[in-house]
Amino acid sequence: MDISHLLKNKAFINGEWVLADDKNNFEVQNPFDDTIIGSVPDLGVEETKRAVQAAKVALKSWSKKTALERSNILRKWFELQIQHKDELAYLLTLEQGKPLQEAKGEITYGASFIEWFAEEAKRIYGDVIPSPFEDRRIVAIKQPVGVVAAITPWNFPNAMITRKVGPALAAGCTVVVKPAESTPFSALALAALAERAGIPKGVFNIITTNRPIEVGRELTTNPIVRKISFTGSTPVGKILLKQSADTVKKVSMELGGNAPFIVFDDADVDAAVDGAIASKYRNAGQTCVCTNRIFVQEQVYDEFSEKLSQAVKKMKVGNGLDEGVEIGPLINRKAVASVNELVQDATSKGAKIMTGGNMTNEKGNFYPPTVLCEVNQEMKIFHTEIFGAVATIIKFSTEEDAIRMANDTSFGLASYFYTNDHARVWRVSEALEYGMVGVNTGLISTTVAPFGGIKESGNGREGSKYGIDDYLEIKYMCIGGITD
Ligand SMILES: NC(=O)c1ccc[n+]([C@@H]2O[C@H](COP(=O)([O-])OP(=O)(O)OC[C@H]3O[C@@H](n4cnc5c(N)ncnc54)[C@H](O)[C@@H]3O)[C@@H](O)[C@H]2O)c1
Ligand SMILES: O=C[C@H](O)CS(=O)(=O)O
Repeated sequence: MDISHLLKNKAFINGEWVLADDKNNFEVQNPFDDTIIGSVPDLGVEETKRAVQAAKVALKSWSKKTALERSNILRKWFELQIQHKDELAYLLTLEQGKPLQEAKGEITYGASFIEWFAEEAKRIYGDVIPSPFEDRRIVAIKQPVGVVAAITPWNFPNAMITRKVGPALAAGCTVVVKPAESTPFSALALAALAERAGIPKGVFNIITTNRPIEVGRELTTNPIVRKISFTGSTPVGKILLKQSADTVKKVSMELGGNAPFIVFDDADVDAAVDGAIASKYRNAGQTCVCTNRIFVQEQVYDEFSEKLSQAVKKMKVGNGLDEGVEIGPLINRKAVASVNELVQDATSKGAKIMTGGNMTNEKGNFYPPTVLCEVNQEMKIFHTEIFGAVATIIKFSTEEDAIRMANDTSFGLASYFYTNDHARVWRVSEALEYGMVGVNTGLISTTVAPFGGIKESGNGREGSKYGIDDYLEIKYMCIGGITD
C-alpha cells in the first residue's frame, strides 16, 4: 500500500512542514518488531512558542468565518479522511500495533467526530433572556475559547486528536496538538489532509517532540493558550492541571480508567462472555474503557469463567497487519513488563491462571491474552489500570457487594453490567460511580454520546451535543438605553 503521500517526516506549524531548530530528529518504531518506521523532528520550547503564536494570529480570521464556512471546510476534511481510510489505518497499525481491522475502525470513528462537529458548528445557539429591567435587554452569546493546546496519547493516535480538534475548530478555536512520541505519524497524516481540505495556515498545528515535559510546560504556562485538552494517564493529567492553574486555563481531562464488568446471575452468560471479550481485549487491552475487573455472581461464576477462558485460548496473536490477527503487540517493552508485574503480583497472592499469563517464548512486545480467576482486593491488579490483554475475575454474592467493590477505586470512567432484570438496570446504573455505563454491552463508544469520566478519570465530555461546550465561552450582554 502506498502511504508515502501521508507519511510525513516533518512537524506542521503555520501551514509549513518544518524541522526542529537544531535539526534533531527522533525515531519511531513498529511495536510488532521494533523496526524503525521513520523519524520526525524533536521540537522544543522555541518552536512551540512559534506554533502558539501562529495559532493566535490565525484565530482572528478563523473565528470570524461564518459557522457555515467552518462547517464546509470540516466536512471536506472528513471526506478526505474517509477517502484515505485504508492508508491512514495502515500507517496507524505500523506505529501503534493494533490489528488493521481495528485501525480501520478507529479511522472511521475518528473521522465521525469531524463529521459530527461540522454539523454542530451550525448549532451554536445563544439565548435571549426575558429582562427584569424595562430599559435593558439580556442576551447570552457563545464565543470560541481561543487558542487550544491538545496533548494526546498513543493508544488511539487518530481518534483522540479528531475528538478534540473537531469541536475546537467548529467552535472557531485554533489548535496546537502535541501527539504522543510513540505515534506521531497519524497526527501528521491528519495535518496533510487538513492542508488539502483548506484548513487555513496556523489553525491546526502539530508539534512532534521527544521532550513532552518541556513542551508540555510551555503549552500549559503560555498565557496565549486559553484551553488545555488532555487525553492520557491520570498522573500526567494531574501535572498538567497544576501547571495550567497559574494562567487559569480551561481544561478538559480524559484520563485513566478501571472499568468494572458485573455479571449477575440472571444475565445471558454467553452474551456476557462476548461483551467481556469486546471490552477487555480491544487494542490488546490498551483502551481507557477496557474492562479491568470482572465481577461474576457466584451462581454463574464457573460457567462464565470457563467459557471466557475457552474463547480467549482461541485468540490469534500476531502482527496487526496480518489477516485475522486479533491481538497485536503492546506499545513497548515497558508496557509488557508492567502487565507481567501485575500478573506476577496477583498469582503470588492467590490468583489462578486459567489461560495465558506466562511469558515463556514471547518475542517482541507481546503479552499473551490472559484470564486470571480468584482475584481479590489485596492484589495490585484490582486497583491498577492494566492496559494489557489480562482479564481478572472476582466472585461476588450480593448486588450490594458487587456495587461496593466496583466503586472501590479512584477512577470513574466506564463501567458495564449484564442483567435481564429491568429494575436492576436502573438501580445499578444509578449506583455505579462512573461517567459511562454499558448495560448488556461491552462497547459503548460513539460520537453521538457524551464520553468522559468522573473522580480521577477526569472532567469534561467529548463527542455528543455536549462536546463543543468545552471550547466555548458564554458572554452575557446587558443592552441598555431602551426607551419607549
Ligand atoms: N479517558 C480517555 O478518553 C482516554 C483515552 C485514551 C487514553 N487514556 C489514558 O491514557 C493512558 C495511556 O496513554 P499514554 O501512555 O500516552 O498516557 P501518558 O499520560 O503517558 O501520555 C499522554 C500524552 O501526554 C504526554 N506527556 C507525558 N508526560 C507529560 C508531561 N509531564 N507534560 C506534558 N505532556 C506529557 C505524552 O507525550 C503523551 O502525548 C492510559 O491511562 C489511558 O487510560 C484515556
Ligand atoms: O482509550 C480510550 C478511547 O477513548 C477508546 S474509545 O475508542 O473511545 O472507546
